[in-house]
Amino acid sequence: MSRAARKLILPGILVGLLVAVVLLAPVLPLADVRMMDVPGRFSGPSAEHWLGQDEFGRDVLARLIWGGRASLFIAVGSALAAAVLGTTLGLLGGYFRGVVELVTVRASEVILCLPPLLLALLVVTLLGAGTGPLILALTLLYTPNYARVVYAATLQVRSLDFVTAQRAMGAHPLAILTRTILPNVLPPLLVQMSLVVASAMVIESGLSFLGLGVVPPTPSWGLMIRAARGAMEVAPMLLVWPSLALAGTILSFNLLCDRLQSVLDPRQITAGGALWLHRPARKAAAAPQPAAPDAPLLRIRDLAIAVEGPRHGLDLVRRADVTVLPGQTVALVGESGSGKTLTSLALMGLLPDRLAVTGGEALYTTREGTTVDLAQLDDEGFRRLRSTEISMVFQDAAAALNPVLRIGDQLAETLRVAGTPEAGIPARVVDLLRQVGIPDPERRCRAYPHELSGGQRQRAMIALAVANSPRLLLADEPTTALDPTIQAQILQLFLQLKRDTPGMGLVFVTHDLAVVAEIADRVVVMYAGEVVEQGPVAEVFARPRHPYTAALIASVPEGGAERLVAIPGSVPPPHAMPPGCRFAPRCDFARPLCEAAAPVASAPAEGRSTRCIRWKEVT
Ligand SMILES: Nc1ncnc2c1ncn2[C@@H]1O[C@H](COP(=O)(O)OP(=O)(O)OP(=O)(O)O)[C@@H](O)[C@H]1O
Repeated sequence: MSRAARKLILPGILVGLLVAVVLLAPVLPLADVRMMDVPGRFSGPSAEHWLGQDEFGRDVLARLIWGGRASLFIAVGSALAAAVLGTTLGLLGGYFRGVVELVTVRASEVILCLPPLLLALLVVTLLGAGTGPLILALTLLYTPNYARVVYAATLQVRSLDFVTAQRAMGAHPLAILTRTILPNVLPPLLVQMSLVVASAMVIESGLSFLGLGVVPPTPSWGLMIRAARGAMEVAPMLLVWPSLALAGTILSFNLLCDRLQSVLDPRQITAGGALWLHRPARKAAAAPQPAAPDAPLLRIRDLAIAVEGPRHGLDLVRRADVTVLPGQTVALVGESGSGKTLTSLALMGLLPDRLAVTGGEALYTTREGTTVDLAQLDDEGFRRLRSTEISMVFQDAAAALNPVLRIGDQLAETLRVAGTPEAGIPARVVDLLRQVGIPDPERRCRAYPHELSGGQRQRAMIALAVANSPRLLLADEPTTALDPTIQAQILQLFLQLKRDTPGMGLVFVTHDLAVVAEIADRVVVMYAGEVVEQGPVAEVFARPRHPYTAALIASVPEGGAERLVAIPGSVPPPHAMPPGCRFAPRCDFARPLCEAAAPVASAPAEGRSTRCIRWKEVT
């Protein structure tokens, strides 16, 4: 069972039990809810009446179960009816706007002008008390809530590229609404649903309490609370049972909707869920050890990253070995999907939800000369290292910078994290912007990210990353989103930073071999989640020892397009990795032996390694 499905077990069982009990009320061996037993009034629990008897001597358990039937039917019924109506109005209004918006969302919003309880009272007074009018009143009451939530979500989604792409493909508006927009607005809809069920139960109880909801002698939790209030001093438990049932039901529904929301959203924005099914914490961090005097800045051995949970076999990265010395630049290269980004995110403790380091070690030597294993570190440990010891430049600066904060404020915030004295912050902000080549830094520090050009935004991102003088800088394709001239400038900036901070190690993720040649001392070639070759850049480029590296080099257009040789096939997806050498299906050198077992690393020369059994034949 997938992890997502397991998250639904607990709330599913709770709500399922609840629904089963109230649905099965007619066949359960319960006492008659109307049968009075005056001598037994206010009796406590007994073998015959498990939860005791009420003010008329009626069985409390039977009334609780039958009362739940009424309360649930009204709350869930009205929440569903309002969801269907409100979602339709919100989708139509948000997608078509104009007049449609006026007659759907705006018209329904009139209801919001009236106090909820008063509106419910009005409908119930006009139509008379009872279950039907109550459901109608609650449906009317909650429809605008759904309409507004769905309308806002639709407005947001309709302007996104994938909806425009659907339009461009000629999809019918109805198809776009139901197949493209509706699944995207489902998560907020489910949140709304859990709130409405809870609120509807409370209003139903309130109206029944006032005598305007469920008509006695039919039991409902609201009626039970109302009756028990008068006898609170004699039999306080009569008040406790319906209140507990009400609170427990609302909590169960909230939990179910919360979990459904995270399960239905493939991006798992709320992965981890709530309460006790939260993602297990990382292993306890080992205490930092004193580092050997010649210890590298970072030594990754056999690092493995996998999807968490029962599908543990799904390795995304395995057998990753990388060493970074102080002042060294190591380039991670490989095709898209080879695991470069995940490896660098693991070093920052920023792996996406559901992914975890499942093996190996990543020993980092701190400024104080201690060794910390990043593969074992807990969140608090990472928090202490980030920014001051290890920092990261992301590929898309536009997405990584906070759009509503000025660049200067974002830098100041980062400096504060490292305890920079407040008085020194403004000058340091200007210095940093100057250092990364932003012209007129005194003025530009007041700019918002959208007021900067793409190149300037990337410079600001780099300023943020180096603000607290990290000793290890990770740069994940920092030039990919930029045009070639700006790319060259940003590379120059990295070279300049290296010159200015001699001890800083740099891990540079890229798939551009020309960039590797320009910036890196060592290159680590990754393929399908594995490090297949590594060594000093000049040596590897002059004499690759893995067919994949050789193919990558041959695929670089150099001096004319006729020299470009595409690598046939594509990187296998994680669930369909070949059993032996992962590159074998695309490799000209492959032999049956290659497909039998994953090749171990060989060392063709000092400081070099390759995972190819035929490396001697690769030129
Ligand atoms: N959140 C995730 N959940 C499941 N699989 C993921 C997730 N993120 C990445 N992967 C998978 O892990 C593998 C490695 O991805 P990664 O992003 O590290 O590759 P990459 O080499 O950085 O590629 P690119 O150059 O395109 O960024 C890919 O097969 C990808 O599909």
